[in-house]
Amino acid sequence: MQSEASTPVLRIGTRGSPLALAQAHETRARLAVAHGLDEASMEIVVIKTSGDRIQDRSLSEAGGKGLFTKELEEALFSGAIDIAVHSSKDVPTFLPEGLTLIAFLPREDVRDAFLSPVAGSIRELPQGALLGTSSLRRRAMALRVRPDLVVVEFRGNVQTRLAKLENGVAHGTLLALAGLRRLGRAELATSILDLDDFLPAVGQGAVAVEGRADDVRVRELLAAINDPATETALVAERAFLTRLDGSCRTPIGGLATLSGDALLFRGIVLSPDGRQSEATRMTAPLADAARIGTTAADELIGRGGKTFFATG
Ligand SMILES: NCc1[nH]cc(CCC(=O)O)c1CC(=O)O
Repeated sequence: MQSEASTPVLRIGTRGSPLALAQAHETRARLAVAHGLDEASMEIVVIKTSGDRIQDRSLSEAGGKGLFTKELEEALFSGAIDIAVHSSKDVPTFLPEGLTLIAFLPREDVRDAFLSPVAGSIRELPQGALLGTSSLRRRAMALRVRPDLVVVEFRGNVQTRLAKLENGVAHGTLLALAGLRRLGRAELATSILDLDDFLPAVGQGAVAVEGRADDVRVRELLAAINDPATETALVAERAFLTRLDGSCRTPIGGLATLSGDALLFRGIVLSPDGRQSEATRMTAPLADAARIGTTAADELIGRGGKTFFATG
């Protein structure tokens, strides 16, 4: 496969979707600039994951998180790749022993976008309109403001979902603005959802690079492109998700933002039908990133959010 005579400086593993490829290319471009490397010295290795293969049922039914990372992690262990580039949102809270997140790219816009050929916003959709989404969080948040909407399953990558919308499978859909931006399709957003009533998924908009914990050479290479602000926000958000022990069947939103040397954390858990929710908002010094996520989760659990975690 490799035509160059020399071995690559770095093998970059990624899924094959256009969004995943855009993120892998962005990682490579940033590394090239940071280290004065030729991009051709870093090979992009495309790996198909279970999440890409399963198209016939929702991912939460198929086992949820880890489906987009497992095969990439196997390739990290075998040495077939040196780093795996992921959407942070798709990275489970617990990584296999020996692997770790070694860098985060600067975060894109964290908000969700509403896309529709018939309405300017969720509130303007006709009574009983079809909303396409497979995300339990988006479903619950949309039903909270519009309980009359009928949610239809919208699996597949961003392009597939855009095609479904175009073919009239639903009257509207919700996608991460970050993904549209990275694909150069941000103009497709009909409107952008307000953070106050539509909190993103933990990690949304951030690209995470996973590597082997003991690979000092690669960790040093990646340190040059790490964005500390994004890393701090992700520490808080992932601590929140870990404490909630959120299975992929629980609608959860969480967002940490930095302002000066303070961290603002917002979190929400909802019942699947959006009728009940518990939300919190708190600030802490940057150094307390992990603690603020855990504290926010404990507060939601204490306030009865626990009833939302019942399985089934
Ligand atoms: N689960 C799919 C997924 N993973 C990351 C993104 C968007 C990019 C991001 O959040 O960084 C998407 C698509 C979407 O939710 O619209």
